Amino acid sequence: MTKAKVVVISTGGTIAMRYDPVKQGIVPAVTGAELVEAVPPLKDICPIEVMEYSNIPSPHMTPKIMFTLAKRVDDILAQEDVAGVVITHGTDTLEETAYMLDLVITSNKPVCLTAAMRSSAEISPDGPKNILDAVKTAYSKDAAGKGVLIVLNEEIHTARDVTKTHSANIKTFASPFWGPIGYVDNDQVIFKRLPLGVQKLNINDLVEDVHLIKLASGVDDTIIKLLVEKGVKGIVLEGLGRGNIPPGVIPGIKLAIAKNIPVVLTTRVHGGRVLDVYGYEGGGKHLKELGVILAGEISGQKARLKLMLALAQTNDPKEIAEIFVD
Ligand SMILES: NC(=O)C[C@H](N)C(=O)O
Repeated sequence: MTKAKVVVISTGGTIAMRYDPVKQGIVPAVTGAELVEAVPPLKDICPIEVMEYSNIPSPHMTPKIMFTLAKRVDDILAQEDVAGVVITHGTDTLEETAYMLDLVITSNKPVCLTAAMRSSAEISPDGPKNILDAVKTAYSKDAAGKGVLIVLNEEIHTARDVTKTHSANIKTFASPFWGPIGYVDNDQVIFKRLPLGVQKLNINDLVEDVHLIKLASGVDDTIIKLLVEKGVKGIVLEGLGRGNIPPGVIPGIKLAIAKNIPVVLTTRVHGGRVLDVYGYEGGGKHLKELGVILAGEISGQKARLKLMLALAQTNDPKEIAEIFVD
């Protein structure tokens, strides 16, 4: 019997960039096939098929592209001879694509995202080793059913918990509070923990006009009012601590809710849930009473993607709130 293959889908990012002496900066330059060719030990793992999906820096990635990619990956995984998929991506929005894929892909087969912090022309590029580890993980039977995984710097993280924590260091991806669920050693892929409650939303579209506002001490409702005037479809607030906000934002929230624009609350803190604990003006309890939807433990950028998917299904705040229970 022929061995099942891993499909490597390249989307861009530093992993596929080189220094351009004319632009005097690092720019997209390397194809998916070149990325794989640069890692000869891949041939000892399994057959590889390369698919170049895009070659964009990840700040150019959009929710629509992520969603379309998720559907494509699901189709690929439905093929019997495919063991798993590896996606090479830029690190800047990697956690967002990973989370979108996590929510949308229905297959249980492994999907691993990987990237690099150093481009291929730098000393000690991290891309080739990361690709090797990601393919090993995607080919590992133990990786199935754990949701979308992020494989970098020999660590394996879940899409739900991972975030980029450093702008330059190769040990940039971390899952604050929870840590990695496994790692890639020389000879094997080792899982130490099981992620519970990987959420799958059976939703076939997304509503993109959803905005994220980061809050800070003393801010008012200027931005939220502008968004309401513009008629956006949803607003995510990145609040403070347990899910509290400065009181000056409240009139804007009331206005949004009065116009049936769902307002979802997250926290700028990197661990823990938002909860209706504080009863003071702008505290989580007050916000919930106003009709604000609490997003649980996910970050603002991930809640924004989830609200885009939720809005494709319903505009009812109660139903949206249920989708945010994870
Ligand atoms: N390390 C990286 O990949 C960063 C790059 N700016 C990107 O996200 O495309």
